[in-house]
Amino acid sequence: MSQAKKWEPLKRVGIIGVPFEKGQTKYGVNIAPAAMRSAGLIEHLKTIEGLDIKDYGDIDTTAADADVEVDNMAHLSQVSACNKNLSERVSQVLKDGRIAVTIGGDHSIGVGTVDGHYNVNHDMILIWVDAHADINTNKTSGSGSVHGMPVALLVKELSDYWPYLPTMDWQVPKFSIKNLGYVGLRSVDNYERLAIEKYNIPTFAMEDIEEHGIRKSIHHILQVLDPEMNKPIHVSFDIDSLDSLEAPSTGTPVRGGLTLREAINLMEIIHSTGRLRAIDLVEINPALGDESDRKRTIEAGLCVLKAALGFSRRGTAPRGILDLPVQTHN
Ligand SMILES: NC(=[NH2+])NCCC[C@H](N)C(=O)O
Ligand SMILES: [Mn+2]
Ligand SMILES: [Mn+2]
Repeated sequence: MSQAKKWEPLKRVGIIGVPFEKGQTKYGVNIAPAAMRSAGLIEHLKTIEGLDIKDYGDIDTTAADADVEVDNMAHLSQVSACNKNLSERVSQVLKDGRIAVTIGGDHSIGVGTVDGHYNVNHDMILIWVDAHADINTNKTSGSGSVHGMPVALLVKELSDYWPYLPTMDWQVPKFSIKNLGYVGLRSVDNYERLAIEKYNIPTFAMEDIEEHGIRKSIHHILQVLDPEMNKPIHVSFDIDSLDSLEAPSTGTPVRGGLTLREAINLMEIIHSTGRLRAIDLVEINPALGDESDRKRTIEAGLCVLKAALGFSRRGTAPRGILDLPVQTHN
């Protein structure tokens, strides 16, 4: 029998906006926090019974330093400055006893959220929900965009594969790749696959989800990463994990992804563990596509967040009422 203590979902959350786009090349991902707020982010979360929401506002994403030159790595000093501020803010939210809910921005901001979470909870596990593995280094990346590199920056096992990175001294990779799992992959670069196989990262790519279903897939990852079921969970959710029909307004869309129902179910399962401590929602780009694309993508993001924070599709009626025996006629 497991000694796991019974966890109750935290009812307190802290919202952080990160209007940052320098980890990739397309305009617009920086306006997502404002777009989510004006689409009623806070009001939507307030429909979750008993949820105490505090908005910590937006991170200052402007860098003081001039950009530094690192081969095949664009805008490093801006990425670094934004993530340093973000890391501190995430730590503060967690120390305030709240779940850190970070709205990006592109996925390079995963460096700050995970760093800030790790500094408070050294035993955290990380679920990276994405079409992409985001585990390139500047030597393996085909794009030079840092949003394809955050996982490689974070994990200590890959630190030897990086050159010295000016302005990044604040971020010492301490998180172990053994505490990472992937869901939703379907666009993995050659060296990324090599890393996944070398470190045997529990990975449920789309074909694995076809085989096992989303429920068994996430349960399996949670079981492998934390058999005692005692560790704080960080979910870094890239909206492009969803099929591009569900979430078209994103910079690197890939067809054949998760349905919104699968993503909601994934989040409901993670919520039910009571151990969710941080969630990132990244790569929504309201400037891409038409009005209906934009609306659909933002709505999908809201649904995912609500599921993670305890919204029930069943409604709020006490379970007992739903369990009443069905009337029979004879
Ligand atoms: N966070 C993302 N959407 N990342 C896309 C990464 C795409 C590609 N693998 C690259 O390294 O550039
Ligand atoms: Mn992605
Ligand atoms: Mn990503």
